Amino acid sequence: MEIASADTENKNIVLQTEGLSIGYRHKNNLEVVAADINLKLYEGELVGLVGANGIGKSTLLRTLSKVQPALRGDVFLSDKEIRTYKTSELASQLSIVLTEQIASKNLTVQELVALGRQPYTNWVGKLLDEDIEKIQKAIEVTHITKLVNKRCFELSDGQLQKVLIARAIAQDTPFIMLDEPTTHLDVYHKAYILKLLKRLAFETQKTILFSTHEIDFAIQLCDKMIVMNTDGFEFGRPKELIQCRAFSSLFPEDLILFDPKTGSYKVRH
Ligand SMILES: Nc1ncnc2c1ncn2[C@@H]1O[C@H](COP(=O)(O)OP(=O)(O)OP(=O)(O)O)[C@@H](O)[C@H]1O
Repeated sequence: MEIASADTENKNIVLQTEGLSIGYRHKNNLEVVAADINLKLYEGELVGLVGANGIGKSTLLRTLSKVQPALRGDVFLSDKEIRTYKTSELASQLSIVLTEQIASKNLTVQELVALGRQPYTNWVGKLLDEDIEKIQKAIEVTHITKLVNKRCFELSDGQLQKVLIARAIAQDTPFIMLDEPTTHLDVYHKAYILKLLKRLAFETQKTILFSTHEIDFAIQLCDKMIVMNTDGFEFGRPKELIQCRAFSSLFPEDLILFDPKTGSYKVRH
């Protein structure tokens, strides 16, 4: 269900899904993880994707980024159906941040961020002035200037997360997607990364979609949220989602209860 929001006039839609079903094809049957997903994400929005373990967050992100095919329905990225994108063209529209998969931790921070320009460089991979400028800008906005000469294996999880976000910014796509960008971080750095994403969405007008288990932080910082649960999904502003009790039905209430006043979960005593 999508909850209508008023202040998206004059904004372009960056990602849209229509009647999307996601899941897996086995030999003779389909395993539908979620169906009837209808989303419209606008430029400049920070959107959090939440739901219990195994509900389908990664499956949704993989489908939206063409890593796996949809079972039904369409995904439009900048008005074009995602199936029709060539890989190189897709890389100029969409960047993906996955913490667990880093090709080489031997690269320096500077080199890793520069990889974000790969979709635009010529066949010898030569960086032009524009590329160097974008790399520099990405390093500055993520506050990693002091780290540029370090090798990635020397970084803490929080530092590495910032570097991966910098690479995505250097890629300079209208849409950035991150799968659990705050895993392994302490509470301060979780808030830091999410505030960074919020600032980037606002300052660069990029659309940023991320999955997270930090529901209370996401409620505080996101423009919109997608809440996946066993009955389907809800999509809207955090306040609207609290009002329609979307977070209350996310987990069985025998152990934890959602407190709509504080926007957080409390353990039942
Ligand atoms: N490669 C796969 N083949 C078949 N089923 C899969 C595959 N990957 C995931 N699934 C199933 O799809 C469902 C959704 O998994 P998914 O990883 O998308 O959940 P998630 O919300 O990201 O979970 P978590 O919060 O634990 O990371 C689960 O039932 C999972 O077992």
